Amino acid sequence: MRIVGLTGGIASGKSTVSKLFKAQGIPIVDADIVARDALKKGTGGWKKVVDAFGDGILQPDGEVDRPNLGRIVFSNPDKRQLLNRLLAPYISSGIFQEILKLWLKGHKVIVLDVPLLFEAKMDKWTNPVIVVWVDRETQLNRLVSRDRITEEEANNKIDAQMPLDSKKDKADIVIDNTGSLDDLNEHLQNVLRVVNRPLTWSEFVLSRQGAFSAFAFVVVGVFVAKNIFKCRL
Ligand SMILES: CC(C)(COP(=O)(O)OP(=O)(O)OC[C@H]1O[C@@H](n2cnc3c(N)ncnc32)[C@H](O)[C@@H]1O)[C@@H](O)C(=O)NCCC(=O)NCCS
Ligand SMILES: Nc1ncnc2c1ncn2[C@@H]1O[C@H](COP(=O)(O)OP(=O)(O)OP(=O)(O)O)[C@@H](O)[C@H]1O
Repeated sequence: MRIVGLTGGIASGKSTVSKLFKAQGIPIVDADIVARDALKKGTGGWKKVVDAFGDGILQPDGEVDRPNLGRIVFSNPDKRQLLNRLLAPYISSGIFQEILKLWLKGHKVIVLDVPLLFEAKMDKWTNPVIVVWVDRETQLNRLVSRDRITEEEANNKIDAQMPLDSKKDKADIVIDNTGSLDDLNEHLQNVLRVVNRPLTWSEFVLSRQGAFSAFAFVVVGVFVAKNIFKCRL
């Protein structure tokens, strides 16, 4: 299975690109959705975050008030690191489970949409790594209008991530999304040719997917042995 890494800056257009991949029948693992599930009321992540940040971050229904928590962590690097540290194990295991499910369904290509792919060092598991890039001004304008926030809040969010130009330097493929949606669609057709090509052995080994496959194989083997053949392990 080829695991394609998709990343970029906040509001650079990852979700928009993901939708185009999905329209081509390629499944997406979206880290933002996994992270949202990890913070739902009553989960382990929710408990840890409420213990650390206090119940002032909760809405009356007990769910986390996400815009409020966002304002706290995007204006304070220490609190952001704390939140990242608390949620990281739940997010990684959620992503792993999603990949495993798609692998078991026999998908040959999947896209892993992770805003913090480089920061979390998950790029090593993916090949190729696609970075959706826009210039800072376009990014700021799109973020302000999408999230209906002030320029100051938008700048805080942008600065909370590795600079987009550094991500661009680390990319195998850069999708420049400063143009129109039609331009983006056209660019994607070239990318699809690379993504749909089977992995070579060296790509397989270098992207650590060999290790992932071996691990997944063992996990599934143990599950089958325990639950179907009732072996004692
Ligand atoms: C702070 C939270 C509650 C704000 O929620 P909100 O619904 O307003 O935003 P949402 O989750 O949709 O994130 C929007 C974008 O913000 C950026 N972002 C989110 N978390 C972080 C972070 N910790 N550091 C840098 N950028 C981040 C990403 O580009 C993401 O796509 C939420 O983002 C969160 O729980 N973040 C920590 C978990 C995490 O690291 N998520 C990123 C997935 S790898
Ligand atoms: N080529 C484009 N032209 C005009 N608007 C665009 C284009 N690409 C994306 N957008 C818009 O820009 C905004 C940000 O795009 P999107 O939500 O896909 O970014 P993202 O990288 O997924 O953001 P996040 O990191 O917050 O998840 C959205 O409102 C989207 O509709």
